[in-house]
Amino acid sequence: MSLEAIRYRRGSLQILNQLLLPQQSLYEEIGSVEDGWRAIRTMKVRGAPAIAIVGCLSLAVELHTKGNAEQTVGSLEKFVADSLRYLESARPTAVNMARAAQELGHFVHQEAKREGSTAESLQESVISWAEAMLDKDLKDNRSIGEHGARHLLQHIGKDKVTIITHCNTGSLATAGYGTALGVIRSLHAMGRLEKVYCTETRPYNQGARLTAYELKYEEIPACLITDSMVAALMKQLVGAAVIVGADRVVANGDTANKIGTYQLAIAAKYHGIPFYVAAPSTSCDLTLEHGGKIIIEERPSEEVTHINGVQVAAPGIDVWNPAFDVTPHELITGGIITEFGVFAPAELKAGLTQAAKKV
Ligand SMILES: CSC[C@H]1O[C@H](OP(=O)(O)O)[C@H](O)[C@@H]1O
Repeated sequence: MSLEAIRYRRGSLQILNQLLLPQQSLYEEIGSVEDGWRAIRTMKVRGAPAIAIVGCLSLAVELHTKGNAEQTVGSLEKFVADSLRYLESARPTAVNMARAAQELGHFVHQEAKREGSTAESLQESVISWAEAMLDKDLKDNRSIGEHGARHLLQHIGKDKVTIITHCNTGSLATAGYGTALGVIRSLHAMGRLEKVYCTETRPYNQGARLTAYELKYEEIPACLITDSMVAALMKQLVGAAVIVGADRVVANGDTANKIGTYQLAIAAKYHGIPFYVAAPSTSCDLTLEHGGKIIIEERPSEEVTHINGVQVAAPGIDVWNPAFDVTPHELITGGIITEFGVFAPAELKAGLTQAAKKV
């Protein structure tokens, strides 16, 4: 059984406070949109898919507990639209929350116009829409795992493959199973994984604190390295691939992901190691033509100057703390692994457009 970032039943949403891992495993109640926004902004919950799921479920819980006695269809539609816009503002780079806000907002607008729609029926529709995200994300991740494992084994040409991964893309970043970590889980289940090297991923340490925790929890063969060790490791690896997650993959395949991903891709290119991005279509944004248009979140300097509240940097030093960088599509040499299959960056837009027509 994997770790659970999100625990939900109708009327109750709990998140695992990831700021406390791995020392403490503490679930916290999310009872409102405000609670959801704050949990996302402070990164108690993080990961592109998990952000959207917790955001939408925080709305579902508030609607369920607040009830709709004083609501009209119009006032409820406005409350939902305002709440979704607010949730989007918590973290700008990952597209999942913005996509969910756009799709749920459109769904509610259509439902509100439907003959016989009432505040009660509209509320039920919103809650059910949000709840469906959990199962869909888990299903997408298992599909990503299968497509990715199959593609790697066909192209790496080794009995077992070695993976380098960055940040955390597992059950702690999604509804479960994970994206890049989902491919790793699938390879391990098939007995075809040699070892995973996970980078610590400064400054939030998603790798050291979260990915290492997930891999040890499931006894998947893993080794923790610092971000600065990657090129030296690549020099000595055979039969390896890099697989990372994504916060926003745009139309030409340029990908925003955790800071440090870009230099990982440069090192992989230099060493001839295939570089993959694993992402559900919910993390893809075909409205942006290239990565130069992606907004990169900058976070508080304390995340760099302090570790667990202890100052490690010289007091008063200036800090630059972008949470993400953009890897150009030409460095994504292995492909983009989605729930619909593995696409070369140049094939992504057409592939996802075609797949969406069949859904
Ligand atoms: C499947 S999670 C995708 C993505 O989200 C993480 O960022 P953060 O921890 O700041 O939310 C990281 O970039 C992962 O690759």
